[in-house]
Amino acid sequence: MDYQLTGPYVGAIDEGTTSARFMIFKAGTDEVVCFHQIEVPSIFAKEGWCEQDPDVISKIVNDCIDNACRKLRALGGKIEDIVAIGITNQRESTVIWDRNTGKPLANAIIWLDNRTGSTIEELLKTIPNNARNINYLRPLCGLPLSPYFSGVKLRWLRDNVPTVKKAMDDGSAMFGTIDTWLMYRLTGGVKGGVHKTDVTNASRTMLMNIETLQWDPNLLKFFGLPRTILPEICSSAEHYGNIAEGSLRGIAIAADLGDQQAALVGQQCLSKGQAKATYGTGCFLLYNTGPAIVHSTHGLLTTVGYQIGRDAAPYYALEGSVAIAGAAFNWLRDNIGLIESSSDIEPMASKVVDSLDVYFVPAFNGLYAPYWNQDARGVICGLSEETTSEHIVRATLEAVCFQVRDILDAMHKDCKIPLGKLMVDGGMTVNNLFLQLQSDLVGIQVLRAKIAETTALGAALAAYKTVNPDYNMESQLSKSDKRIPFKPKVKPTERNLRYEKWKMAIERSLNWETSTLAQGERESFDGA
Ligand SMILES: Nc1ncnc2c1ncn2[C@@H]1O[C@H](COP(=O)(O)OP(=O)(O)O)[C@@H](O)[C@H]1O
Ligand SMILES: O=P(O)(O)OC[C@H](O)CO
Repeated sequence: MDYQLTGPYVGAIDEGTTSARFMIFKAGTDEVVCFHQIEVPSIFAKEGWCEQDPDVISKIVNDCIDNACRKLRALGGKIEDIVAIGITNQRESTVIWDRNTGKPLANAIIWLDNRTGSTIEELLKTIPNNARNINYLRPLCGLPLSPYFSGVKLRWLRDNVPTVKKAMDDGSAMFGTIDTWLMYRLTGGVKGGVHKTDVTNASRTMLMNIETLQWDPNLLKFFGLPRTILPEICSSAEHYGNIAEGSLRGIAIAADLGDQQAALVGQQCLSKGQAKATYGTGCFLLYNTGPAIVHSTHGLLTTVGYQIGRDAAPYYALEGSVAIAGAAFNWLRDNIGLIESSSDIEPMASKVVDSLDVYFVPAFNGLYAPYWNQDARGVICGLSEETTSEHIVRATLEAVCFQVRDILDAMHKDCKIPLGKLMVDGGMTVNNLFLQLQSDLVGIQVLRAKIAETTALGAALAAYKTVNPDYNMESQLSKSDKRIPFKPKVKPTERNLRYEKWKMAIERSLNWETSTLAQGERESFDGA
């Protein structure tokens, strides 16, 4: 009998840093019916800057939707059988636009962007008793003061872009993370588009109180930002509005989660004590702490994991964030020319049995968890005459593995219980050698998700739960869940020796920006 394609379906927009995609799932399952994916260009105007054009992001998302819908029709499916869509997105990236025109006032400042060092310096000076403590706001928002988060980016825009300052002052500016921007555009933009976000995205701005889940006047005062720019904070699964035009016209937007939190849901880490790592542009390890807020004393972030429905309890997570994971390979491809495409990575790294003692710390824009050192910069240590490009590619894979070990060690210290296994997903996890190295270098089992697109899946499951409240997100998937395990093969002594060397490489990368020659010394060195 021929396979008969029948609905209902649920769609998910996954707007990542490197690429955007629209995926159509069989409702309530992890069965992908079809999808379309397009790379998103980043703009690197100055050293440390990373921007994207919000109009280009919107257009790419619309193109992904149109193409995926065309594929659904070609398969014999009907668009009207899509019961809802969810949105999941790169977090923290900051968009500011004009409420009168609906047009962006500046390019989106992407989460990786490191331009706000001097903004942080100025903000640190305002902390009482000259304490200069990056953890000053942690009790309120769960986050350290870092260029990573939206509040700091917004303050930079206010200080440096006169049109933004004017619009903030006269009440015409609207702020959003990428979910909010997309939702505004999809629901009509200047013609009635909604201005909303969810608790997971809001928890990355440094402006939301982690306990009340509302914008906090003290945080707004600290950053010198007006309340009028902010969207309404909603739960992660509810009806936010309907799509105004295009292929999905009339369909409800029924879920909104930051991409790492969506992956937590998609990986079915829905109970306290479960954890997952997603390896895309960056790498993000989230540990579900249940309804309890756990404040880290070892450099992790306290963040909202998800809130599935207005009346549901929020679940929290401890997060270890690594800024540069897969992005290091984009750099090897685009800047250094060591690889031509990501399909070269595994074959090249497999040509050598080890990295020949080469260690690469890809701290291009500082180091995130657990170091929070914005002045760190990248280093490659241990080069010798025998080093080949294959060793460097392998060392790049190991760099991601060691950064995850840094985070697992911090999590162990915060939560006391060591993780027995790690659920993994994301673009890098197609690489088998990488997952074996990850297991070897952390000494625990690594389990690859059945489908790589767990981020989109999480958003789709949450959207289906909104339109079908009786749906049990947990039980439906477990039956078909076959994870492929990678088990550690190296001895603990070797693992620990190599980790010590990694720590030596980290030492060399920390504070690089501030430890260079002072201005006067530089001038005399240059002969000025
Ligand atoms: N085989 C591979 N080995 C290692 N890294 C890979 C491989 N394939 C893709 N990547 C990396 O994965 C990243 C893309 O993953 P993805 O999950 O799509 O990212 P994002 O969600 O951030 O857009 C890229 O940075 C790319 O370099
Ligand atoms: O684009 P990704 O998948 O690396 O995710 C980016 C994160 O959301 C940034 O916090």
